[in-house]
Amino acid sequence: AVLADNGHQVKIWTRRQEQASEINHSHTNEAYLPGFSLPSSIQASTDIRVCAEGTQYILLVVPTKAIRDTMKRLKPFIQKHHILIHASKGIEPGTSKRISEMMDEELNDEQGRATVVLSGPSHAEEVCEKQPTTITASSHVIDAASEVQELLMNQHFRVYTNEDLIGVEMGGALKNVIALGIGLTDGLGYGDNAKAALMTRGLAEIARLGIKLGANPLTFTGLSGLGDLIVTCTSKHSRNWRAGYKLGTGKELDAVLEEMNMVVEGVRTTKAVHELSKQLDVEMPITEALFHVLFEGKDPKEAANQLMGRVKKHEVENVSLLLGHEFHEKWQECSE
Ligand SMILES: NC(=O)C1=CN([C@@H]2O[C@H](COP(=O)(O)OP(=O)(O)OC[C@H]3O[C@@H](n4cnc5c(N)ncnc54)[C@H](OP(=O)(O)O)[C@@H]3O)[C@@H](O)[C@H]2O)C=CC1
Ligand SMILES: O=C(CO)COP(=O)(O)O
Repeated sequence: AVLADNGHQVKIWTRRQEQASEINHSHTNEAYLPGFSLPSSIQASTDIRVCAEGTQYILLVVPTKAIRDTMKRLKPFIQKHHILIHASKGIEPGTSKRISEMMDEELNDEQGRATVVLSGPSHAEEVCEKQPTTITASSHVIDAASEVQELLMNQHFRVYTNEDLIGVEMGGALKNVIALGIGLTDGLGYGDNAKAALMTRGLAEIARLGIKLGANPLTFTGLSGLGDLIVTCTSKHSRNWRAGYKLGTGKELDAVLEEMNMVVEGVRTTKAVHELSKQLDVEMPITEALFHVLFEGKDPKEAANQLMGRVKKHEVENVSLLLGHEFHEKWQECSE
């Protein structure tokens, strides 16, 4: 919708004919954005070739679990000049790959000029209402990120660039885990203090893992880090928060996912991040607690009690890590 509002010709691929017809004739997408109108210039098709051919940019917005399959369908039509963009938020269980890594793996050397990630606090409902929204466009190829920034920017939609692809993708994926946890504690009846604690300590563990993978610590204070964490943990639009809330009121995971009818990325991401944190030996107590609740049937109240009862810690150690390795080493010398 943002691209079409900016005057670009937008072709959207869907795997279902009824959805393509609805977008082309009613200019709506009732199953996913009930009550909203889409720009009438958007053309939908179930033929991925028709959508990809003649384009400059290809934007993937499918759930993480559909990224590889969608890339395989697209592959025959991706050319050297294409900039590939994605706005999905997740990590692949089993491989611990970020979305851009999965996309790159599905391409050969002759395909695609650059990969750009869009991430930040941007619930689709509010973007469609033209509420002020700010996001980050990130790529190792900063000119490509700037090009995408130029495509999307308008009076309601402001885009910043950032070359830290790892930090941007990790922040976007991991905030869903924390939002799921906060929904759960809200469902259990915990208060605002608990919510603030989980958001703050959640950001600390997101940053700890991201830094270990090579992210710029400052990215986690930006739109794709703190910004998206705030919106996902506090907005009525968040599916991750809503799913967590339902779990907190005693529903089973399978029943909750069935009811949601939309993707809840935080569930798969919890599994993927739990695996990754073990491989890299990064302490992520909130993710670990949520993993036990989601996949091992642990009682959430017991998990919360265990989180609160862990050994004593110094808060600032993580901040020093956030400020970089050199600072952290100096901090450790001083504290000794
Ligand atoms: N919604 C939001 O506000 C935001 C979402 N995101 C991210 O965008 C990604 C997608 O989320 P969202 O659109 O909300 O998810 P939804 O669950 O609302 O919609 C998923 C869409 O992807 C399609 N889809 C699912 N699986 C496949 C597949 N295997 N092949 C082709 N199409 C498929 C669905 O089509 P069908 O009906 O045929 O199943 C549907 O159109 C997620 O990673 C999410 O975190 C990022 C920012 C904001
Ligand atoms: O990423 C999002 C907003 O920026 C969407 O979050 P949910 O998937 O929890 O709705």
